[in-house]
Amino acid sequence: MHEDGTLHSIDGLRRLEANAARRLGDDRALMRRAGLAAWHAVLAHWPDARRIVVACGPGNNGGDGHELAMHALACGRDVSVVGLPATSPAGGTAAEAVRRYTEAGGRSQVFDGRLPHADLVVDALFGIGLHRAPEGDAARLIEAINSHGAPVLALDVPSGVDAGTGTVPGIAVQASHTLEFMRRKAGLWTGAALNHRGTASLDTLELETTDFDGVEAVAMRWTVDALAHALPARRRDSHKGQHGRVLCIGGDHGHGGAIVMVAEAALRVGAGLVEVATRPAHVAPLLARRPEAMARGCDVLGGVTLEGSLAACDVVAIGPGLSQSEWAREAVPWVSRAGKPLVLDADALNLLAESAWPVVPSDTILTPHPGEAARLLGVTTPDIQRDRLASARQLAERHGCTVVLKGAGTVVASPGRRPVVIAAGNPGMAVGGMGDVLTGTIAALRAQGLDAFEAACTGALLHAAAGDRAVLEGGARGLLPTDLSPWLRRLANPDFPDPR
Ligand SMILES: NC(=O)C1=CN([C@@H]2O[C@H](COP(=O)(O)OP(=O)(O)OC[C@H]3O[C@@H](n4cnc5c(N)ncnc54)[C@H](OP(=O)(O)O)[C@@H]3O)[C@@H](O)[C@H]2O)[C@@H](O)CC1
Ligand SMILES: [K+]
Repeated sequence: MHEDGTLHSIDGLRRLEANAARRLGDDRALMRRAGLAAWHAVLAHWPDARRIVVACGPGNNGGDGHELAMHALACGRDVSVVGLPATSPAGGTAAEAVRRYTEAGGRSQVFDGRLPHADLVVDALFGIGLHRAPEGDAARLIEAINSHGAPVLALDVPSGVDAGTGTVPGIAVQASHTLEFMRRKAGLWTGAALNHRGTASLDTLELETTDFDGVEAVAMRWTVDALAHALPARRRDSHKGQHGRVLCIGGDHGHGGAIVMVAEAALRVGAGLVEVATRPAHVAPLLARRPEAMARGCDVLGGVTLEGSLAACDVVAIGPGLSQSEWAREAVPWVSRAGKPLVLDADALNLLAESAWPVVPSDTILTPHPGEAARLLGVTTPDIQRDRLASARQLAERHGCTVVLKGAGTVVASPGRRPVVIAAGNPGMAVGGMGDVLTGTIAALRAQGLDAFEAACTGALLHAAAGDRAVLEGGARGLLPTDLSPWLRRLANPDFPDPR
């Protein structure tokens, strides 16, 4: 079976392992495949590595390391296996791999505080079996791997990362590349794990469909390729009214730019009409920058002015630069009563957290960053980050709607839908205003007919992928949210010939 975009929990992977071992009638077969796949990864990425250090732990991840070491030895490489002191000898399947390596003439040594010189370090310390923060010798060995200077290939999981949740409870290996086995692990695609994983690839170890009996994926992983199928086609005879009308509400005194970025992104992602309700002082600068937007200056966010705009629009994007002042609060009952699909961001979420909004309809999209998510759930930001997938799911259940939990490895969750993790984006996007662009992007897709969950997933992916393209033009530092505009347009038209 080929890669299928699924992400799995540790429990699911254990079940998968057991099913496959039962079918193969041999506990050792998968580990042998893992070792061979790892050796092929070395040949693909570092074909000239002559001296290879393999740091092996006491469990089956260490078994994978010994299998790899055996192949490297057979191909004439200079191999050193380095193990942890004071751990009991490997048992079961791993013991068999240790035996094979030793019988092939392989050398092993106990870690004494230093690692031998090498062109490549392989991290086979801990995989999905990590169950506490590494301490003592394990922590020192990880430190030595990280300061070694050679590239690091992590087998299955960078040691020290919790592959189920993506948290890093202590020190963890800083991998150049991680080779995952069987199926992708949910925890390697979101949160702190992204600091440790490096690039990543998967070897499925030739699993078969029957191995998945009773195994449910916990999430789907969306990469930029998904954009080719996610965006709606346009009819040749369509007109602007068929591409949706977005009403953007926000931009209180001192925050006028936020709502401009929402409007600009909505236009660049193809909304037919974009209207902005903001403070009167912000109308002229907005129109000077973006004459395509329709801007309405409101000293009162309610009454006839807002009622007309609300009646005409297909989607309301509210929150960026909104503040929590009386001006902002005034909008809430009007917007709620209008019954339009909503995208709530920034201060609209803060108002939701303090129950200023009534219950939001199920087709609402919330786009919190971890701090806003923490306020909505009444917990701390580290609580949210400890298990981002679970936090997004919990928030979606709590409010009965779609949630886009922003941050490294954005997670989209909705009741009754399998969550999606966005495998795109970069640290250059951690800058004020980037979330406003996301709000406009999602609102435009919603206005063009995607349902709430599809608009949220596609919008988050489009936004992250645009950030990845924009960063290639000048690096992560100094990337501005408006730099995404040309790329949003470009990626929102996947059928348009790529100029590169
Ligand atoms: N089974 C199969 O068919 C296949 C398995 N595969 C491979 O096996 C991996 C899973 O193997 P696994 O279950 O043996 O767990 P693993 O990650 O080696 O770690 C457990 C060991 O580490 C120890 N330990 C844990 N935390 C620690 C800490 N903080 N500090 C210190 N020690 C710590 C723990 O010791 P304990 O504390 O329990 O005494 C135990 O000895 C998987 O990721 C993949 O690479 C593939 O080959 C495919 C086929
Ligand atoms: K590892």
